[in-house]
Amino acid sequence: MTNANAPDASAHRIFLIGYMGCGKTTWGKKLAARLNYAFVDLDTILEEKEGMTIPEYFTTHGEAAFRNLESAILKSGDYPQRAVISTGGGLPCFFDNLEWMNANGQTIYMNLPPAVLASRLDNGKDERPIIRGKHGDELIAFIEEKLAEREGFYTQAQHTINGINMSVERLMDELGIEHPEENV
Ligand SMILES: Nc1ncnc2c1ncn2[C@@H]1O[C@H](COP(=O)(O)OP(=O)(O)O)[C@@H](O)[C@H]1O
Ligand SMILES: O=C(O)C1=C[C@@H](OP(=O)(O)O)[C@@H](O)[C@H](O)C1
Ligand SMILES: [Mg+2]
Repeated sequence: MTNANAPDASAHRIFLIGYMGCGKTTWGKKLAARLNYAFVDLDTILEEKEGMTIPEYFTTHGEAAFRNLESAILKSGDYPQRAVISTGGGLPCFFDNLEWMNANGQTIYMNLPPAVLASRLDNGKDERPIIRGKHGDELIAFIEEKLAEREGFYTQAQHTINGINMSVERLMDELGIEHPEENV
């Protein structure tokens, strides 16, 4: 689904947004490879810049400092123009980050139901401090609550795509990028 102010496909930076677990990092890599674009994960830039994992950063500096830093990294623009950029799930919901992304590239929201997100996040790994210690129905309920808070931001993206049955071709179709192999 594309909203009215979507720029044309020539806008090079493609920002993937959506709740943690929706597939931004996974599909950002695949889309970048298909387009021969750079792949940028803003969380990875932050971890490399700070020399620690995101959970460690939350513990040592707190969430407020994390939100300031992730916004500064976004707006630094210190990454290639021709890039697929996977954002952290909270990025669009703080400051004017979403407006900045809409003004500096194409944005696409990957929409998935809470139960599917929970099934992908409830993996025993401690990767996301916000959901630390939450499992099963408690995790689903937490995601439902957070998604209700955040949906208003995510849906300001220029495009929204259903994250079920995801494929690079579907992402390209939504972004208005032709994939000529089908014309043969
Ligand atoms: N379409 C999909 N089907 C099944 N599992 C997926 C799909 N996309 C991503 N995943 C899995 O879900 C988890 C979260 O994916 P990830 O790309 O890290 O999401 P995000 O960056 O949005 O948090 C990973 O374990 C990944 O392998
Ligand atoms: O939703 C959030 O607030 C967060 C999502 C994470 O990124 P992913 O969406 O890639 O998991 C990461 O930025 C941090 O744990 C905060
Ligand atoms: Mg990610």
